[in-house]
Amino acid sequence: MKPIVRFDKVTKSFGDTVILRDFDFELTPGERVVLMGPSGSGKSTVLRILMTLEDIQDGVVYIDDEPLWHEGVGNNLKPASDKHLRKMRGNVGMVFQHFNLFPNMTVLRNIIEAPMKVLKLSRKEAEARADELLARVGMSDKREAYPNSLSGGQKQRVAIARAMAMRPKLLLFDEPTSALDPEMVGDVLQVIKDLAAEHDLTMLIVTHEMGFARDVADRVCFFCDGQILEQGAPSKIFTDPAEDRTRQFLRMVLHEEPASEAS
Ligand SMILES: Nc1ncnc2c1ncn2[C@@H]1O[C@H](COP(=O)(O)OP(=O)(O)OP(=O)(O)O)[C@@H](O)[C@H]1O
Repeated sequence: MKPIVRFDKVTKSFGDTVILRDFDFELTPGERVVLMGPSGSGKSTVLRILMTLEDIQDGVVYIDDEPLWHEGVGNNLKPASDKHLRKMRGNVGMVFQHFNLFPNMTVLRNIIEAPMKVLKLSRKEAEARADELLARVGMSDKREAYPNSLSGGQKQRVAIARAMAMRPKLLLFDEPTSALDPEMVGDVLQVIKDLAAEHDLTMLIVTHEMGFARDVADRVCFFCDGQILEQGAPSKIFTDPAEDRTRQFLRMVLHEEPASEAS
């Protein structure tokens, strides 16, 4: 199957610091991939490149075979125009660690804004789409509320509905539960798991939640220093304590022995 996302020898640096060097990575349509790795290893940078929030210095990123940061074909690529970036960004939805809702807009308005402005839906169409999504994330009764009256878990559920309202080909989650109180984490993870089960969406998720990764992912990638060290189905990657590198990685990243997590 053709990949929906492809990083082809991508290099990304901040000043003199190289975060990704000749990075190759692919997602196939409908795949749910979890990236796990130590703080500062570049996981968010991978997502931010796909969301066009960070540019790249070398290589090519493709979404659905179309260059993201370039225009043209084959070897004849030139840097993308703002128009191209705007168009490509429409393929991608992102859920951030800190929600990033518009504080001066109601929940409903947060969700309908982009579909109306970018996709040119009528208010009626956008509201119908928003109401369906609010029901799906269990937030219908907060339709007219403002974000500052919501708990962290509720904000994140609205943020997920907002990302889904654009019907993206690719949904990115950057540590969606790490800013939440522990009692909210389960609800938000359940919403993401339900969406993954219901939709044929491609998802790339950065998380430290091992149990969640095991439940939601088709593939888990252990990421360190801008490289994927190990990857595979969660059943393989989390339950093979004979695999030395997996053990080392889990110890380094999660400060846990795989056996204790698996039990
Ligand atoms: N805008 C920026 N300017 C300079 N350096 C940056 C910038 N954004 C990220 N970095 C650096 O790039 C490296 C990778 O950051 P990134 O946020 O991708 O890591 P991460 O694996 O997602 O970490 P965490 O799990 O802590 O979020 C870090 O060393 C970070 O300090």
